[in-house]
Amino acid sequence: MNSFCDPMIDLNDIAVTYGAEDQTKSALLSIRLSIESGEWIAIVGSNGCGKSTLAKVIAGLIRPSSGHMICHAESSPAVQLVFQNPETQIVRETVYEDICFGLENFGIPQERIELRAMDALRRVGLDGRKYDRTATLSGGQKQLLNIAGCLALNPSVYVFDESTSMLDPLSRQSVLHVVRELHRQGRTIVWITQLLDELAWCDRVIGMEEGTIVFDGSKQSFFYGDEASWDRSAPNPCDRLGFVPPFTVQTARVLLASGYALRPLPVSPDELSKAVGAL
Ligand SMILES: Nc1ncnc2c1ncn2[C@@H]1O[C@H](COP(=O)(O)OP(=O)(O)OP(=O)(O)O)[C@@H](O)[C@H]1O
Repeated sequence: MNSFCDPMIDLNDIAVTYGAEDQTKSALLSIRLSIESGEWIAIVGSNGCGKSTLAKVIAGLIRPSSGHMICHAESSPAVQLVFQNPETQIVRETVYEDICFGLENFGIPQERIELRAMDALRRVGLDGRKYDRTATLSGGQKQLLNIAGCLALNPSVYVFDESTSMLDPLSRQSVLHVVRELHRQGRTIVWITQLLDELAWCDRVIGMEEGTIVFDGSKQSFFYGDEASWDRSAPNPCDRLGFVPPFTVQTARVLLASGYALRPLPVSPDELSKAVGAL
């Protein structure tokens, strides 16, 4: 795991309860989590375990029922959220109007809007579509436009709530490429996903179950369990949470069980190839 040392977000005993009186539903129970500046954390867990609620708390869209969050970001806005459905955040007729919407809402002076809008569109590869109607964009392009809308506001923290789950593989790659670039530039990334091959790029995995954090550690310990006591029969957090690991991890587990001492424990195909090459 990379080491980070500047706190960006601290969640202290966060609980969220939906509804009122006898119709309540606890979505988060006493969540404690520190996210460091520049860190890419991935949040995984089955449907209904509270991931989206946590994303909305971090983005300031939901007030916790109890507990508090401290955000150390100096930027304003501090956090921007990209939703699962690319349609959700598109509000205007054309690409350029849509990206200007957020900038206008945040009171960016008119003379700076065009520069920031075009810079953001260029960074996601949509500058050539400036005058196009948003309805003519593909799902992947719409999600890139949503990300551009966030980029234009230059937040310190980006929260992606299953933002690639409705996209085809190529569009997913385009979005991931932009997010990896943001991470390289030092932005903090909170990446919610059910697609475990996307964990290859994160620094740390948070596993959730029934409104609580049940795992907080490296992707290697998420997939393989405690490295010191690697044992195929021992349950690992990935299997315990009911996920099927990516094919790369499945292959590596078979090799490890057959006595091949792959190190470091691979998560991506690249890492598997290097670990096999080093045997
Ligand atoms: N607005 C709401 N009113 C009442 N209950 C809600 C509301 N939003 C979410 N819930 C409930 O809170 C729990 C957590 O939901 P949440 O959407 O945060 O989970 P999730 O892990 O993101 O699920 P998914 O993977 O299906 O998106 C679920 O039981 C859900 O039904």
